[in-house]
Amino acid sequence: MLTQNLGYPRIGGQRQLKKACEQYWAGKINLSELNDVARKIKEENWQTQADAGIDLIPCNDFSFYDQVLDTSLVLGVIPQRYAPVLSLVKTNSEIDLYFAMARGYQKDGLDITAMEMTKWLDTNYHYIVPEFTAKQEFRIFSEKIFAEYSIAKQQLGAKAKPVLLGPVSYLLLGKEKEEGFERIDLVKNLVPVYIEIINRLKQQGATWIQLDEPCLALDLSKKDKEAFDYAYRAIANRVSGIKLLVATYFEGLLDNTQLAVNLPVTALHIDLIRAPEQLEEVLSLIPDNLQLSLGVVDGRNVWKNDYEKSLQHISKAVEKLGIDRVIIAPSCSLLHSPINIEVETTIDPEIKDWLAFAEQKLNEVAELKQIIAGNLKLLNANKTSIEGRRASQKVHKQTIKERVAAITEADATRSSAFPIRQQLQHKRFNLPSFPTTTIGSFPQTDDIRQLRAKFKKGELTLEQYESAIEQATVESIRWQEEIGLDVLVHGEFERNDMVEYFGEQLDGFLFTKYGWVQSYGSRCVKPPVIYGDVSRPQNMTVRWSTFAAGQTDRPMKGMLTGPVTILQWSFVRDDQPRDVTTNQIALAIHDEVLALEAAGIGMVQIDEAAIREGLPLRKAKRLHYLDWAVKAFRITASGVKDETQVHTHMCYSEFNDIIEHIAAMDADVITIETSRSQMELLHAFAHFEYPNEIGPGVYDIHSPRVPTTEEMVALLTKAADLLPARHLWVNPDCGLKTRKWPETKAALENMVAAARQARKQISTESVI
Ligand SMILES: CN1c2c(nc(N)[nH]c2=O)NC[C@@H]1CNc1ccc(C(=O)N[C@@H](CCC(=O)N[C@@H](CCC(=O)N[C@@H](CCC(=O)O)C(=O)O)C(=O)O)C(=O)O)cc1
Ligand SMILES: N[C@@H](CCS)C(=O)O
Ligand SMILES: [Zn+2]
Repeated sequence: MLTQNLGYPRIGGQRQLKKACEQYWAGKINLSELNDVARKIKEENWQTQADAGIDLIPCNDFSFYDQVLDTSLVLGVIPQRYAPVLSLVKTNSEIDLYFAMARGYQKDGLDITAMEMTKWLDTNYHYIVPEFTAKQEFRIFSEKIFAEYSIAKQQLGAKAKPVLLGPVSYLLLGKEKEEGFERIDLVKNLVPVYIEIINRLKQQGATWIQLDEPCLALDLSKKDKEAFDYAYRAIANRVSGIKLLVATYFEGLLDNTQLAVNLPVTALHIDLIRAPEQLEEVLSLIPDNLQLSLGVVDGRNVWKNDYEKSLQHISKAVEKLGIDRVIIAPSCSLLHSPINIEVETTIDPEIKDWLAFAEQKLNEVAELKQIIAGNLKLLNANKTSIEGRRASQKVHKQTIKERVAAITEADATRSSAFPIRQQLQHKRFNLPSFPTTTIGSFPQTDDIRQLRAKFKKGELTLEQYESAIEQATVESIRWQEEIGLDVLVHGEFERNDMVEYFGEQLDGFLFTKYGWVQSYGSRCVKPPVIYGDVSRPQNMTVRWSTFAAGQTDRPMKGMLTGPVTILQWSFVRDDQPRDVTTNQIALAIHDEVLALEAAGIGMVQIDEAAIREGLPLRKAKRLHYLDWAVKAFRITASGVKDETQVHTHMCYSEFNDIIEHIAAMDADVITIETSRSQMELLHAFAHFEYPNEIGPGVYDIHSPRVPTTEEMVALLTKAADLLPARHLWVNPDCGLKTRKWPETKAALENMVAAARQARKQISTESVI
């Protein structure tokens, strides 16, 4: 029996990669210094995995920005617009081209946009979307995978296993950039390059190669299935003497089982955390020669593995296949896991004993193998922890369970229908048409972050910290008034993150000091851990919202994160259904909304940025999710007066297939990301005749580029062609925390000017 790992966190225990990349981008270190940091991280990661006793250790799972972008570079899928970058940046050409594709290139007289970024399946990790043209050519461009294997081999010998995104998922996760072709048809041109890569790795000495095919666990068209079959048969015909492992994760194979088990490869990896039920069918259909890798240790969550449960799966597989055809592994790459629980010294020891981060997960894989070999002591120690968590008083709070069980439909319904509320709200706030606002956060500058770091280290008192945050808040309010925004925000300067901030204040959550996980590029998040029943011991945002509201006569939005987003961006309990945990959070946020209202706040925004991301990967499971997710939002917003205006905000919003559910949330105002799609997303709202007010983002906040007033007027005109103009708000796509002040100020000044022009040019009388 072998053990393997599919991928390891690459940011480094102290986020060295983030810091080095940002220094390289700022011109503070050179390429050789950047490469030194990268090499150290890789070598340490390999050593950790070897020390844990893992038999097949991934390499090429390291990436300076994103593994999908790495794949585009290996395959030479470089959009034409980057050609000038290559000719300009002679010295560090490949890495600078790579970063230009990820982040855009605005220097040397060039203004080249970045490639699109989107969520990696249902995770909070973002990948760079490959762009394909009808005549797309593929050729080996980057040598990274070969270089990385070569170093890994020196350190690990035969254990080094190169990892690459497989050809079919690579195509399916990309986008056609022109009309008249389907990207899946490119498979015939693409496969020869994969064959070349595999054969080169074999010549270098590789014995195993892992090809990630997460799309094999999704709903597939007939053509997609044929592409899988074609690709792997073509590869098998031209490649021999090397073992190929196809890795699936995040869902079960379901209707693709027959296809998957019959691919001509050496081994198939399946995720038994997300889809334990698939083992039965896979074992019943598996052909005689296929090895099976069992993903039994959860790569997406932080709980200690329940060995008894895992051993049931392993024993079943061993019984059918024999011990030599079974591999034990985490369910997916450990990229989504924090690195090491041992460095957390302030977590309650009872709860710490229930947790396993990446390093501990490797040990779990190795220990499962030892238990199979007869070391039953390890099993008993594990049983004690698992039992301890199951019965702990820290997890279960009867009053919270009862409150959730008593939720009725009335608890999820506003008192009056939207038209009545709208009238009362218009009277109360008396805003102009095309009211302007922002989404909540203003730049989290180094100064603000250092302030918080000093406060956390005890170098500043609470008074000193709060007084500095107050000053930043007041300055931003004065400035919002000066430029003429209609509805103000407090700026979120007091928040480290829109989820962690609430996790720190809610009971049933714990937060870590170093539990960073990559979100995109150099940006990381520190998801809190929900370990028990959730409640709100005291007000969370009232202090800052009332302070801010007291500084101005204009409406000030209260700013909360919604229950689904808090759930999605936390590590969640695996001992109860997600909807139960979400309802507990919803009740806590509901209480906060009422507290804000009682404190005189007339508008409350409840961000549900992650509601689309939470959508199950398989269509058959979506309706159930949407039902409880929408209801949870409605619980937070219900119980307030008709005159209180509830906003929600969503980014990453492909709404076409879920628009009726978005409407069912019944927020008085929704702000969404639309600018990059040139208002394309609004068609779903128009088609559905979305009844409530809406603020389609008029500028992209992911880039420092300052949009012109004219551009934004043009977008508003487009929006008014699709939706009643009297329902439209004017705002950016999302919060401005990642931006710097100069571009933020310039962009918002232009945005206010655009709204003023729209008021003159666009009639609000028309009924669409
Ligand atoms: C909207 N997005 C979010 C997602 N998930 C979340 N949980 N939160 C989100 O906002 N998913 C989708 C998107 C992803 N987008 C982003 C955008 C920006 C970031 C980001 O900026 N991350 C920061 C870390 C933010 C944070 O927690 N800051 C803390 C700690 C700051 C810190 O690093 N301190 C230093 C010391 C200070 C110093 O010297 O500068 C330290 O500890 O060493 C804070 O502000 O207190 C990042 O830097 O990556 C993430 C996702
Ligand atoms: N209120 C948050 C939403 C981000 S999705 C912000 O402005 O950053
Ligand atoms: Zn957003």
